[in-house]
Amino acid sequence: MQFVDEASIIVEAGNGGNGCLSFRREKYVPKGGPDGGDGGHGGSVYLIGDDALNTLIDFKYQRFYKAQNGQPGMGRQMSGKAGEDLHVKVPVGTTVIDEDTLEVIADVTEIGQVVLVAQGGRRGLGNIHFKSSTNRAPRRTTPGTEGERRNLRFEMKVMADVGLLGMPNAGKSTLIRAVSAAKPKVANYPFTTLVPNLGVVKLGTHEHFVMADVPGLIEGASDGAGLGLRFLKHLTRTRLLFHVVDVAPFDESDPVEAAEAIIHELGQFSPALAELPRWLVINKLDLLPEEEREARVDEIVRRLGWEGPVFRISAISSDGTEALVQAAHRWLTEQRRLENEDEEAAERAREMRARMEEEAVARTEARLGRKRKRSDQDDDDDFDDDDFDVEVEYAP
Ligand SMILES: Nc1nc2c(ncn2[C@@H]2O[C@H](COP(=O)(O)OP(=O)(O)OP(=O)(O)O)[C@@H](O)[C@H]2O)c(=O)[nH]1
Ligand SMILES: [Mg+2]
Repeated sequence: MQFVDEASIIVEAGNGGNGCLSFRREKYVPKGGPDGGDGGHGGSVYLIGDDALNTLIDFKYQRFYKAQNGQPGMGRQMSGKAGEDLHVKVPVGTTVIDEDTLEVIADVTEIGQVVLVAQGGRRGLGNIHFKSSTNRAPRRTTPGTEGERRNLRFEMKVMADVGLLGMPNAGKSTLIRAVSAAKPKVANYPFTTLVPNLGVVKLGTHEHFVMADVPGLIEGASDGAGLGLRFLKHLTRTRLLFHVVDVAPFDESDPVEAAEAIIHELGQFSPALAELPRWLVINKLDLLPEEEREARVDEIVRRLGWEGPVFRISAISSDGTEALVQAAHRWLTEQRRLENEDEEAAERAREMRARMEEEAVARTEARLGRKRKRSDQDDDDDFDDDDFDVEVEYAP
């Protein structure tokens, strides 16, 4: 399936219908008064949050959305029909940005949430309105006004609960494959994952959480156009990070140095993310002889000065992965319960999300600014990094 998380569209509201210039003409009433009716209001364009959508792909195919014009007024005091409003469905988790001012118009976070994005034009008045004691045959009418037209940019977040960090080749995609229906590409070379990997981890029939890969989060990536940058927005609801460490990298690099580089990078990339609870997930234990495993894990934990939870897994054989996702699910459930019961905890969580949101928006704006500069020089530079083919099943 194609996963598209950015799109640009044009919305145009309907014009108001013009007022009508007309006089009554009837048998035996040779000079009837004015009877030109009003136009109808133009239809407006609204967005509406829909949880059945989880990609912006539709907006790649249809980019122009117009609500109906109001009809003009008519004689015999008849008003024109109002134009119908247009409701455009967008995924819950869509941020709506005015592409010209870069102002964030709205965050669609609720199912059924309605956002006005283009106001319909006002109706014009018919000459019936302009009759007065001094002018009994007014020829004056007003035209309908134009409907609002706007260039919009959508940015969608899938809102993962758990984020995966780790060096390229650490086994993040393999882990997602092991615990969800998502089947991202796995290969024995770094940077296999160039697009967001999302997996819905199911526990029982109703319970699930969303796990997301953060591609390209490596040393130095945060100050360049790292791949992870454009993915940051999917992590604003993340409450927990798994730091996946390859216990025996094939290039014989030091797992501890690699882990430290990731931790450093995380702080550069997003200070708010860096403050999230993090679990150490030591992967590829199957590569070590059984009797060496404990000592190697202990050494990594000690040298890192790691005090948080540690999990030992082999993503490829799913050893330990069930215990890991069960623990994460229990932890997430507990966090939500705490936030429901404890106002202070809820406040802290809100603050954290707001900070992540701010960072994501700031990065987005910086990136849009860069893009704008580029496209000033080169006009058809419209479709650069917006399209992704992702082998991800995202269907809870
Ligand atoms: N032996 C062993 N190999 C594993 C394990 N997990 C992953 N691998 C292998 O490690 C390589 C990299 O795995 P990926 O899941 O693609 O790693 P990644 O972290 O997603 O890598 P990038 O997408 O490149 O950042 C593949 O060859 C996997 O088969 C494991 O538990 N044991
Ligand atoms: Mg990968």
